[in-house]
Amino acid sequence: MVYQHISVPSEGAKITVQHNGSRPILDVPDCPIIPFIEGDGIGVDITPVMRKVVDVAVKQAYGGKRKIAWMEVFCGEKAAQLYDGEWFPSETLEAIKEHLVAIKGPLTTPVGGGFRSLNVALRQELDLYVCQRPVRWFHGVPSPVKHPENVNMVIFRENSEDIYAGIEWKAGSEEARKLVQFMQKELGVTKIRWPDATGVGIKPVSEEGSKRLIRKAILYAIEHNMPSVTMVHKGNIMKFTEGAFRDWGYELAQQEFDAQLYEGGPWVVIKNPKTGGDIIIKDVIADAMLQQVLLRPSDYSVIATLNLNGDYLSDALAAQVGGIGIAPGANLSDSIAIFEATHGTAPKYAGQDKVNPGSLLLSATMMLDHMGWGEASELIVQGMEAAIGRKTVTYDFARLMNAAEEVPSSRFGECIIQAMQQVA
Ligand SMILES: NC(=O)C1=CN([C@@H]2O[C@H](COP(=O)(O)OP(=O)(O)OC[C@H]3O[C@@H](n4cnc5c(N)ncnc54)[C@H](OP(=O)(O)O)[C@@H]3O)[C@@H](O)[C@H]2O)C=CC1
Ligand SMILES: O=C(O)CCC(=O)C(=O)O
Ligand SMILES: [Mg+2]
Repeated sequence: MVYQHISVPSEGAKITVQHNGSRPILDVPDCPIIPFIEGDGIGVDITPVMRKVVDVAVKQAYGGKRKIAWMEVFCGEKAAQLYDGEWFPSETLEAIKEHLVAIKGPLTTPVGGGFRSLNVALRQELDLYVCQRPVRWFHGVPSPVKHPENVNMVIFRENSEDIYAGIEWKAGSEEARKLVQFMQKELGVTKIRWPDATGVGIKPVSEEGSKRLIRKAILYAIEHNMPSVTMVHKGNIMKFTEGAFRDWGYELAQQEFDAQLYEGGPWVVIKNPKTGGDIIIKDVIADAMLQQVLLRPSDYSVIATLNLNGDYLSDALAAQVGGIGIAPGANLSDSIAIFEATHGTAPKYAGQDKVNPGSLLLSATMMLDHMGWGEASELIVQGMEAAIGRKTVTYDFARLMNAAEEVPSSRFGECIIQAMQQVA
């Protein structure tokens, strides 16, 4: 494909995919083209560090036989400059579709008015229905809790539905008024307190959307030998959306994984076909879950939840293991994957070479694992743990540690590289 502003690297080749059932099997050449979006705000600080560290790790792990051919694609502020005010160029979407594996920095979304989230748009346009966010403690990382080592959870956040579908109308608009009138006249709704001045949002949650997400969570628990999958929901209040999510989850476990009632139900238990061990499928109401993860984190491993709960839970859990400076993630469909940090553009730090590149870097390790380049991924994790162990850390960790040396984002990357080179 010929692009307007994207330069395709001459030395690289495309990753391709085949499907074994619903399981994607990637064919990764030695020099894959990986599209990346630099990101707004602190994107300019963290993305170059991520690329540099990944390049060194790949070179070191494979003795120069493998190499990533980075291809910059554009979204957000940089796109608007380049494409004459277009924030979300269609060729960016096409490039990611064609190359299957990409990584991105954060993108700004205005609050209240303005355009809708580009991050959410990417997920929806490419049907990246799983937002997978692992949360675990890395040795030496400062934490506000006593036992951060007890936190080892992987959040599966539904990424395509819920109130993130963006179906909402402003208070006082013609559409909101019409919808309120329809609800009152046709559906007998009497509970809208100020009908003429109410914004209205719709929360779509489907059986198919819920089941495909919960299926992925269960398969992950099987693959990684994890003891439980917890469905987190607010189904006592939102019965036909959040409550249905839970019910469809139990139904799926029975239909597809031969689940049996656990201690009389509603929890169920399935057998892990790989190990013969039990996996408990359970549910917890979202507000209670926020205290459970603080007080009894070791009771939870895989979490399956809807979009908004997953958004809240991922930042809250990240805090327990050191903050959103070290919180990676992936957005996945059955063939395409975009890796990105949990955090946003942190505008007050933009361009200061100050913030922690750790979240994006760990997202890159998830990307390398996804590509089957686990040796390079492991090197980065080792390098990062060593840099943290030496207390050469960015401001977010330095302010929680005694006698740490606060270093800029770029220097933190160099410390990781030095540490990786000593591993060899
Ligand atoms: N996927 C995406 O691209 C996302 C985009 N966003 C967007 O980002 C913008 C800003 O959102 P905001 O609510 O401020 O949330 P942010 O996640 O951008 O920042 C909130 C705070 O988190 C800490 N933080 C964030 N990133 C890092 C890092 N790399 N290293 C260390 N600390 C970090 C900082 O804390 P402190 O002040 O304590 O130093 C920062 O002030 C919004 O437009 C939002 O929509 C938000 C989330 C995800
Ligand atoms: O799209 C945004 O601006 C925010 C998204 C977000 O907070 C997230 O995905 O965790
Ligand atoms: Mg968020």
